Amino acid sequence: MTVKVGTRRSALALRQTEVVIGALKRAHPHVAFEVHSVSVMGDRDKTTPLPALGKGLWTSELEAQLVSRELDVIVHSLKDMPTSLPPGCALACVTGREDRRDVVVFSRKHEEEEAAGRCKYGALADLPDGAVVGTSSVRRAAQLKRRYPGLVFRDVRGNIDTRLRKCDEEGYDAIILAAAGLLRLDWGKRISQYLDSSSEGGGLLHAVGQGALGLEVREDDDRMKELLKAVEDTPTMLACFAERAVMRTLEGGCSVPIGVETAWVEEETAGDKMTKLRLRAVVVSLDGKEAVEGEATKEITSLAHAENMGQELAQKLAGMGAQQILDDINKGRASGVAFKVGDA
Ligand SMILES: NCc1[nH]cc(CCC(=O)O)c1CC(=O)O
Repeated sequence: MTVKVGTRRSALALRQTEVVIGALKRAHPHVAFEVHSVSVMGDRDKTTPLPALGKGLWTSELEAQLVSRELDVIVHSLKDMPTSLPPGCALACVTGREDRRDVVVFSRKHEEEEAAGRCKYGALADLPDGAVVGTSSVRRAAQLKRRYPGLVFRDVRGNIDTRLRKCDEEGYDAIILAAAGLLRLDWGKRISQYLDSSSEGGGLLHAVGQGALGLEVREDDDRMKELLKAVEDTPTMLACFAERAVMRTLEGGCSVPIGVETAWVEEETAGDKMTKLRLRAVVVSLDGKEAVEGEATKEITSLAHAENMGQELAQKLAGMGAQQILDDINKGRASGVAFKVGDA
C-alpha cells in the first residue's frame, strides 16, 4: 500500500508533512508514503489582501486532487482549513498541538549596537507610538489595536522566511506570527514575546486551530481514517472541534477577527475532580474599538459535545453583538471597500 500525501509547497508545510509521515511510518512500518506538493492560490498571489482571496486560498487545489483520488490525505495547518469542507472531504484527524500562541518578532534594526542579537525591546508595550507592526491577520491587528492604539499596523505577506526578512529590511519595527511556524522551522530564537489572553500577553486570543495539524481525507475512505488514528491527539481534536464550531456558527472564515483560546482544566464538582474544557472566544471590530467576548467550561467527551459547546458559545456572543460586528465587516467587503489590515 502506498499513501499519497498532499501538502502546500512552503517550507513550513513540507516540514509539517515530514513530521506527520515520520509518525505514521513508525506506526505503520509496512506502508509506503509519497509526498505530493501542490501550488495553492495563497502561496502564488502575494499581493491581494488575504480576505479578498476567499476561504479556500490555502486548501482548494489540494482538495480537488483529493476528490479526484490523486491524493489520499492532505496535511494542513488546521487554522488554514475552512470550517466547512467541500462535499466528499472530511477532517479525519487532528494531531498534537505545537505552542498555539502568537508571538512578537522585533526587527533586527533594533538590536543593541554593542550586543548583537540582543533587542532593545522585550515586548510590544515597549514600542513607541507610531511604531510599525506587520501582520496580514485581521484577528491579530484588530485585537492588538485595542491594547496598543498607538501602534501602526501594516500588511506583511509571504512565507515565514520572507516575513522575517521583510521584518528586518522593509521598515517594520516588529511582526506578529504564530509560535508554531517559527518553532517548527527552528526560528525560536527570534521570538521576543509570547502573546495570549493575559494582560502581560497583550490580551490576544489565538486563531481557531492554530498550532495544530489537520489531516483531510475522502469522506468515504474508512481505511485512511483507520490508518490516521495512530497520530490522532484526542484532547487537541476535541478542543479544535469546539474552536471550529465557534467560527462556523458565526460564519467567519480565516479572515474575520475571531479569536479563541482553549485549555483543559481540573474542576472540583461535588467533591470530585473533573477534567473540563475551557473555551474562550472574542469577536472584534476591524478598528479594535468594539469587542464581544465570553467563555464556557464543560466536560467534553465527544466531538459532538465539543461542536455543541462551540456553537452555544458562538450563539451567546452573537446575541451580545458579535453578529452585528461581523455583519458590518461583511457589508463593508460586499460594497467593495478595499480591505487592508492596518493603517499603513
Ligand atoms: N497561513 C499562515 C499560517 N498557517 C499556519 C501557520 C503557523 C502554523 C500553525 O498555526 O499551525 C501560519 C503562519 C503564521 O500564522 O504565522
